[in-house]
Parts: sequence; C-alpha cells; structure tokens
Amino acid sequence: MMRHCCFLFRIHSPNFPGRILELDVRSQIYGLLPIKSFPFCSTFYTSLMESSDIFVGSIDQGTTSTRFLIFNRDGEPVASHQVEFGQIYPHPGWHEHDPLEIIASVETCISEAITKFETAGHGRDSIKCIGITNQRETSIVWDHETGEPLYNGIVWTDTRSQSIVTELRQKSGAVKLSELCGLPLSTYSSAPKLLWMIRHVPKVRDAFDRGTLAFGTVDAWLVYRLNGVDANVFVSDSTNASRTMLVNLETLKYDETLLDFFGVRGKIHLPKIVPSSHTTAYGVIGSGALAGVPIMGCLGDQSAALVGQKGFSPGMAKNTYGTGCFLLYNVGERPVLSTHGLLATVAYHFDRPIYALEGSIAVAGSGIKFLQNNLGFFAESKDVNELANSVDDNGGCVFVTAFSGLFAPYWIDDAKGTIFGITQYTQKGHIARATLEATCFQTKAILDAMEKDSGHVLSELAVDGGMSNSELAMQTQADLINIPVYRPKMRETTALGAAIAAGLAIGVWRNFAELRDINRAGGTVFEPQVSQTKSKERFEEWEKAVNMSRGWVGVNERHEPGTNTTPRLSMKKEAESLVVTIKDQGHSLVSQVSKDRTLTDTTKRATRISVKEIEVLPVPKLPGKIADDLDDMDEEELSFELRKVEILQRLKKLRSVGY
Ligand SMILES: Nc1ncnc2c1ncn2[C@@H]1O[C@H](COP(=O)(O)OP(=O)(O)O)[C@@H](O)[C@H]1O
Ligand SMILES: O=P(O)(O)OC[C@H](O)CO
Repeated sequence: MMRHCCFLFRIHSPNFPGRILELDVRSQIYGLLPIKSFPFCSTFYTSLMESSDIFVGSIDQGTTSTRFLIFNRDGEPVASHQVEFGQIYPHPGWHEHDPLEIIASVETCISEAITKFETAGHGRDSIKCIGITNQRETSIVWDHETGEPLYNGIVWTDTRSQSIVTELRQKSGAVKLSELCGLPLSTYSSAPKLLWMIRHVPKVRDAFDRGTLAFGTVDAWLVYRLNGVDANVFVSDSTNASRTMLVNLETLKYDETLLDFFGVRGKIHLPKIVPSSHTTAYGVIGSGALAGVPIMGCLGDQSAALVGQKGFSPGMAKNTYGTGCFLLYNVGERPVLSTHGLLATVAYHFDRPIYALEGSIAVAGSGIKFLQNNLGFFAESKDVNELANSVDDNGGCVFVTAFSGLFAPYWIDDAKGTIFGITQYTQKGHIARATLEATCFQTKAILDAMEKDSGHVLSELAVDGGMSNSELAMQTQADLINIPVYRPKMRETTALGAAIAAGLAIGVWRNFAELRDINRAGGTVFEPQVSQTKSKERFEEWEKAVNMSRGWVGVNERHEPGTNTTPRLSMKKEAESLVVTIKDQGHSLVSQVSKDRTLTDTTKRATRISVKEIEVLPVPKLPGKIADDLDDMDEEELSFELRKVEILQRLKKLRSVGY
C-alpha cells in the first residue's frame, strides 16, 4: 500500500489510549503504533504531522436549507453550495421534512460545491475531514433493519404533540424531568414527537412492536445514511442527543428514569452518544464526490454557532437569527439549571462537555418568510428591510409571532401569532417592522432572564444567522438591549463551527489559540442609539402584547387529527366529481375533484359530516384499493384526466401525515 507522506496524519485516539493511529487522508487505517513522546496540546488528541493545502468540509443542514461549505485553514469559505428543500405543513401547527429529501439535498450540495472547489483549482483530496451541523430536535424514525424512514421527520417547530405533553405533565415524575435533562416538557423537544409517531403512525407502531424502530435527530440520520446503511454507523453527538429529553445532562448517557417516563426503555434503537469531535466515531462518507472522507465533527447548529463565534469561555454568548433564534451563553463545565425559563444544554463536547444556558425563540427568519410566502409582501427575505424602512416606526403595531406557541423565556403553549395595534393607518411596512422587532423583543426578555440566572451582565452580544443580515434588526436589537451587538464579517459561523469541530479532531487546528484570528477582522458593531427610557417603554408594550396573546389555543381545541382512533378513509363517485373523505375522531378532510379539474379540500368537524352513505375502509388497505378503483373508472364519465394524479398526490400528502 502506498503512503503519501504529505497526507499522513498521526492521531492519538481516545479509543486507543496509549497508541497512535496513522491514517491517510481517505481515512484508511494503516496501523497502530505504540505511543512514544508526542508534543501536542493535551486538550486535543490530534496532531497534524505534515500538511499543505488543507481544507475541511462542513455540512450545515438547517431548517429551511442545506449547505455545504469548504473552509481553508484560515477559516475562510473557498467554495459552497446551498439548496432550499420542501417544508411540509399538512395541518395547522404541523411541520415536517422528508428525510430522504434532506439526504438528497446534502448530496447535491456536496457535489455542486466540489465542482466549484475544483474549478477554483483545488483537488478534492485536499479535503481532510467533514463536520456536520444540523437543526436540532427534529425527529426521524426509520427501520433499523432496512434503514428506510417510516414517517416524515417531525420538525422542532411542530406542535402536534401538545395533548401528549399535557397528558405527560399530569404523570408522576413530570416535575423532575427538567432537573435531569435541562429541558422543559414541551412540544419542542424530541421525545413527545417520538411518542406521537409511536401512537399515531401504524408503520412506526409496528416497528416499535417488532423492536426494529430506530430513532434519531437529524445528525444521527445524516451520519447513518452518509456512511451507507450497510455500515450501520448509528451515533449522535452530545449536543444533539441532549435535546431529546432522553439524556441525562450530567452523565450524557440515556437516563433510565427519562426512558421509563416516556415508555421507551429497551424498546427502541437509540444512537450511541459520542463527543462532538472524534476521529473515528462518525465513520466515513460512503459514496459520492467525497467517498472515503472521514466525518470528524458533529454539533447541533446552535452549538456550532457558539463554536464558530469562538465562545469558548464562560460568560461568552452568541445569538443566531436563523429560522428561529437561539441565544447560547457559555456557563462552563457544570450545567446551570434555569429558574427563569431558559434551557440547560450542552454547549459543545470536545475533550470534556461544556454547558450553556439557552434562550430559544421559535420564530425569527420564519416570520419574514411568512410575510413573503403567506402574505406576499415581497419576493425575497432581504426585501423585508426596504419595506420596514419605508416607515419610521412600527406605527403602534406589535406582532407576537407565536406560530408554535411562545418559547423562552415565556413558554406559553396556548399563544398564537397575534398582531396588536392595527388601525386604518397601518401599512405593510409597519407589520414588516413589527416582525423584525418581535425577535429583538424576545431576545431582550431572554437576556434579562439570563442575567437573573447567571448573575452576570453581558457586555456585548455576538450575532449571526440569515436575519442578522438585516441592519435594521441588528440596530433595533442593540437599542433594546442597550449593549453593542457584534456581527462578524463572515456570517456562516454555524458551518465554521462544525468545520472547527472536525478540524480539531484531526489537528488542522490544534487548540483554541490557533483559532483566535479566524473571522476576526471586518465585523460590524451596532451601538445602542436610543434612550433607555424609550426602549423600556417599547419593551413594556411588547410584554403587554405577550400577555394578551395567551389563550388563543385552548388545549382541547387544538387541531390534532388522528389523536385517538385509527382514521378512516373513504371515497365516493358522484355525478360531477370524485369525493375522498378522511375521517377521524375529531375532523374530516374532504378532497373533491370536480369535472372542471378543480380540486378542493375542506376540513370540517366530523360531527357535521354525513358519512352514512359512503363505504368506510380501514386505512392500511386503502392505497391499493383506491389505485384500483381509479383504474376502473371510466374516463369519459368522469372526464378529467388529471384527477388520478391530483388525487394520488393528495393521498400521498394525507398518508405522509399518518393516514
Ligand atoms: N437580508 C435579510 N434580512 C432579514 N432576514 C433575512 C435576510 N436574509 C435571510 N433572512 C432570513 O434568514 C433566515 C435564514 O437564515 P439561516 O441562518 O439560513 O436559517 P436556517 O439555518 O434556519 O435555515 C430566513 O428565514 C430568512 O427569512
Ligand atoms: O434552523 P435554525 O438555525 O433556526 O435552528 C434550529 C434549531 O436548532 C432548533 O432548535
């Protein structure tokens, strides 16, 4: 076997104490040598022996888009590619991702970025390792034997598990949960989403009963599939695993009390929890443009942003304005349990775990996307700024963007998105401004809570994420919190953090000191510009609005189709149309395809729908049955060629939500 000495690394691996692993850049292990003396920093286990032309790849799998970036040793991105992927909203409060589409989006990004990288004159062999960072809590289930997903991923924003959460809150032991895992019992964490799938999705229930149900957050899914199903690399990093509610924050192991509480102990396959930076645990990319390249870093996206901002000392904080907005505050080597509505979480786990207090805001950039996609206010996210700047202030409007209830520090389950203060004077610009302000107000509330929990006053807030591109939002933020807001020049700090985690494992960077100058120059500082009295008044208005947004969702009124019984699906041929009815205990969804090819869906309370005259069949038999019936139908008679496609698409959509 030929060795290329410029590509040779020696690694002091935690898996092989006292021995050195030698491996080439494609991660083929040549042999284990006894360790002699090795002058590397004791904090990290790695040392890059000889190197030139070194790059680290980073997969950033966010809530709305996937990116792949390739960083040089100075932490500069030299090539990248980004794609948006499908957001599935089958019912109010439901939000899903197709797990296979997520994988496809990663593969596309890697392949396109590699093409750009090579066009720029680099060789793909110079990419030494890959880091992964991802949206957290989003829950994916698959068959442990086949690797096939059993349902769409339930996204962290999804509130369908509300009644399960309400039920669990009554259960003995509920109040102790957050002491063990650092998280409040809410729809946000993974465990209630997992329970919902076990209860309501027949395929998931079957796998659960047969003992083949595998559950993981997005990191585990990506690592598993990118290695190739046959490799069966089933791991999750501590920062991601700690968001499931199944993991003990102190031990970073699955906790029997938590597993028992959720009724899953010994009944499902869970990924092994490993540190965020590791030479071997994450395996290697199995196929495609980077086949053979090792994955060596993995962090939940908010942890990655903290690492990318180099928030390595206790007292350092960052706020990432992406789809949601998340403030992480480094509290050091011991977790701090909040008494003011914050989460205790793992900041990162390299040689040892470091903890953070977290303030989570469910809606930030997604509020802007809402104005764009749902209300048609503008064509692109960046246009929100022009619209918001078209007015001098919010014109008295306050928008509580509680699309998933309100997260930290309020944790109001029954709030809904609500705009207060609308008059005939209100313009789109006022609403755009109020949307940007909502995240800034909630950040202010989180910082206040953080100061109470930590006893420490922050002197500057480091920011990043898509919405931090908004000058108006960042200036508003500085005004409201009355401290400078620092925005780095290169805003892909999340991807950088994952690259750092991977690079530290293999010695691209040997210690934190070597990272000091990365992304330091050229940042922007937003200094507070309004009086404290003025910003206090505005914040009081916000808090009033928050209180008034309570109670819009009565727990019993939540739209939760399929909560109790097996849903029934039926179809009926009428003279002018084909009617497909999905009925469950709470609701019926009626899809109607008319002769003129229009398709209408109506969701009604079940009690108001007469299903007497139509055949009702158990769901599992239906797909084939419907397909057969459609084939038998007389084209003339029904006279709309598109109906099959339309109905089958509609059924696919319905099946994707568990029917
Ligand atoms: N110039 C801009 N001004 C305000 N918001 C922006 C701007 N550019 C992007 N955004 C918002 O940032 C969000 C995307 O940020 P990103 O960090 O990529 O999120 P994620 O990782 O969650 O997918 C979008 O929701 C978008 O609305
Ligand atoms: O997609 P983002 O960047 O808003 O991050 C999602 C979070 O990880 C959810 O906890």
